[in-house]
Amino acid sequence: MRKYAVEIQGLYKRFGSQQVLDGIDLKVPEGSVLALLGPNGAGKTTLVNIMSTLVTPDAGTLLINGYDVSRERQKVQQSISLTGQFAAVDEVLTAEENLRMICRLSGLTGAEARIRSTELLAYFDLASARSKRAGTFSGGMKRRLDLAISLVVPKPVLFLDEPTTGLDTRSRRALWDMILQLKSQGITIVLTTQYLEEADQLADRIAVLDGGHIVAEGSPEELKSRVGGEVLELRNAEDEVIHRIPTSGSIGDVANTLQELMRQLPTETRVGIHRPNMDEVFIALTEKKMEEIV
Ligand SMILES: Nc1ncnc2c1ncn2[C@@H]1O[C@H](COP(=O)(O)OP(=O)(O)OP(=O)(O)O)[C@@H](O)[C@H]1O
Repeated sequence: MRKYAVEIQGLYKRFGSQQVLDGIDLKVPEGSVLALLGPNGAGKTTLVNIMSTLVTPDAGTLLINGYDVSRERQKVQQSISLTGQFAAVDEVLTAEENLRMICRLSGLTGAEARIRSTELLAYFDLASARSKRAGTFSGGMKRRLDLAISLVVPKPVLFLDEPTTGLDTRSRRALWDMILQLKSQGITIVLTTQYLEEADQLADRIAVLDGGHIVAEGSPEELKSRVGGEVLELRNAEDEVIHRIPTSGSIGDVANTLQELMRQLPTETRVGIHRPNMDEVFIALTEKKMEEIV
């Protein structure tokens, strides 16, 4: 059995004088979710476009589902689905017409197309809107239809470029559930996102792209522990942080630390445990890179 759905080695891409990708190495295990994070313009979309054969790299080896992107392009294309930043739905057609059209273009017969469209409309909670024109849909409905379209014929690897940008919290969470369901079916998912919480919630591994390099890669917990562990945070009555003390978080450690502090601090001092969040991880990792560059 193959271990990685995506294997990238020594990938370079330049646009004009700008070296957008400057030696990328990346592996994505089969059946996992990888989130690509990075500041605006870091090259996330370029990397997804290269993986999905839309853009040709200047150098590097890319295997998708075991196929070489430069030598087995068609095999790669048969292995992937892509949902880009801009919904690919035809707004003049209804939800069902959109799906049936893509089903037919994918080689399904009329009867198969009808069955598959009905399945996907139900799966993506669009059955009641099947006869409405996509142009009248909310952003969340359009995104769900877009995702349904990209899954007409299930493929082992799914690329999602900013799948929830512009969605409200409820629609975003609904889409997260769907992405996790696809993962549970064994689909490998590579997504880019501007939302750090999204990466934290969905991704098995996160790769942070900055200055053309992957500056960090690991599970959300690994990345958080790289920017520091848990701290006991003590605040005064004005809610200002007065102490930050590293802790293991165990009841014994917390009790010992508090016993010492209780002799010195007013009883109204408030205490909480703070864990690094993805925002802090992102800022620390991308700032470090900036410092190295300067
Ligand atoms: N076809 C192109 N021609 C010239 N420059 C390009 C092209 N595509 C991307 N770029 C440049 O490459 C850089 C990376 O762009 P890309 O869209 O990959 O970044 P991104 O990380 O996805 O950004 P964002 O978070 O803003 O979507 C940008 O500076 C962009 O202007």
